[in-house]
Amino acid sequence: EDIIPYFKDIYPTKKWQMFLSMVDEMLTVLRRKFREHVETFQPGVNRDFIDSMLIAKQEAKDEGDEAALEVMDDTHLVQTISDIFFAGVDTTRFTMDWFVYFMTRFPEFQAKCQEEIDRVVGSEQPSMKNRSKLDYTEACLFESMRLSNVVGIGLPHMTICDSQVGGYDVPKGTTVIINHWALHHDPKYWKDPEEFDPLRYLDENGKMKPAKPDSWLPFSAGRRVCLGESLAKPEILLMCANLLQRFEISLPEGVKPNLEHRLPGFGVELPSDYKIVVKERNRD
Ligand code: HEM
Repeated sequence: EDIIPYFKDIYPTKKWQMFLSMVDEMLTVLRRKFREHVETFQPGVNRDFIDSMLIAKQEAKDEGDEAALEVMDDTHLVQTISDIFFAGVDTTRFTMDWFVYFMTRFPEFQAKCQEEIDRVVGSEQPSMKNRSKLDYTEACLFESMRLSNVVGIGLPHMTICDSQVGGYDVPKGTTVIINHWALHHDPKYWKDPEEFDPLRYLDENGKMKPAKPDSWLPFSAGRRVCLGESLAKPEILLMCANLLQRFEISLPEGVKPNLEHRLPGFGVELPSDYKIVVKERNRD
């Protein structure tokens, strides 16, 4: 079915059948959760994201907004939960996984983040008001995202007209995919691309440069850019700051960092399994 896609409808392979049954299993769980919310929904009480959608649907009903109601049937709403859940959860988790990996592998960068977090945040819980002053920690997060490639190969898109990219003709109807991994490791754009260097994102005063490098593209770009980018960046930064404020993370004594990565599929790259030692920091 990879080579002749319509074959999957005539002679579905075992692999394709397994994929369909996994998708079905996952949607069954989401449909059940959705039903539970509908049955226990109380107007005026917003427990979570599903309730927010039910409230929006109720508002559309009250306002007689037929166009909105048309795209808010149960199938659409369950699919929206699935989109947010699957696009937002693993990407965030994997990014944290990589950040911990790099902070463990490079204790000197971890110490600099902790010095910044202690100075900016003190003993309070890191919050959005600290964000613009956590430049070094954010630069370390950006560099983790560049080198980690949680989405190494982007989602397929189709050209809607005849186009040209880098001097190549791309006819209308062609499937195009961004190679994020290649962009993030290209020596044309990054000096010593394999080096972990947060200074790439900082100006001479240690502030985040106003524009990110064009070839830093973990969230993709254009009309189908990641919908969660503006949520994920501050959210993950605050999670990283919380973690490093409270804990020192290191490799067990005598253990060298494992430089091998795992490729579990879908273009995702993850660190190989590794053990870490987590010690509560003494912040007196
Ligand atoms: C570090 C975290 C994340 C990374 C690296 C990431 C990356 C991406 C990438 C590369 C795409 C594909 C864009 C394209 O089609 O060209 C995408 C799409 C998307 N992401 Fe994220 N994402 C992250 C977090 C999130 C979060 C937290 C949410 C939601 C709360 C989210 C929601 C979405 C949605 C809905 C799409 C599809 C957008 C569309 O097709 O119009 N993502 N993301």
